[in-house]
Amino acid sequence: MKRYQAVIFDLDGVITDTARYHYLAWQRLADTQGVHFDEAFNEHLKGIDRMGSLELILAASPRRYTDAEKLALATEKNEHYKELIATMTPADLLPGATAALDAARAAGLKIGLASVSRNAFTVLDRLGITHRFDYVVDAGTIARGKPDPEIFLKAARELGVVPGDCFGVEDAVAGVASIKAAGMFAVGVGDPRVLAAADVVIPDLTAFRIPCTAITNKTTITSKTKETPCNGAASCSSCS
Ligand SMILES: O=P(O)(O)OC[C@H]1O[C@@H](O)[C@H](O)[C@@H](O)[C@@H]1O
Ligand SMILES: [Mg+2]
Repeated sequence: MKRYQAVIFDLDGVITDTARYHYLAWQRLADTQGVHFDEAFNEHLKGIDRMGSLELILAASPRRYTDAEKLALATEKNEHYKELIATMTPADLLPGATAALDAARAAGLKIGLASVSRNAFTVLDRLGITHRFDYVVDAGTIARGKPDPEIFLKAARELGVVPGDCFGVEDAVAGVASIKAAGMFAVGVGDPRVLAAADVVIPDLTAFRIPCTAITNKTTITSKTKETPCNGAASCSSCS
């Protein structure tokens, strides 16, 4: 039975709901550019880095933008976003977040953070949980955003744990793809229909368990035995 040695969390949408602030900031920018923007559009931006998100929004405009104009718009959005997150406090931790970090620590796991947000350090600080992580990836050092595996691989490397002994926790489709491409076990947080590529999906961190691969079900059909690993199932007594 495999026991994982490290857990690597995403931040936005897993530990805190900054998606709302990203939405408000992109909404204002889209309005200034005459681009229709709504919650459904915002869903596609989850887990996508700042410039990637901007490209998706501007693709809906008939105008063409120079690189300098794009940079100015991204900066404008970020300034607004920074104003919004400046009001955050530890009360903005999502339900179950503190308990999940406690459980990982109690189980002796290394704890990493892999967020493509260049504001991740500020958000962790506002939430008062920076000290709970053994390693936080600096998004500014990442060449390729999610769904590329680079950010999760970097977190694993810096934690000193091989990817196969890590599991990642993500709310975005791009994030789950990044975890799987890194060769890790993926815990999705959200809707199982949306996060179908995850190994296990929980509605939020109140249902967080450290997965193991204990065999919870063994069926023998003719001479073939099929074993089902628990993958963090709520019924597994070997998971913590
Ligand atoms: O603009 P920032 O703070 O660098 O964030 C980049 C991205 O960070 C991700 O965590 C969010 O899900 C995206 O919505 C966001 O665009
Ligand atoms: Mg996220």
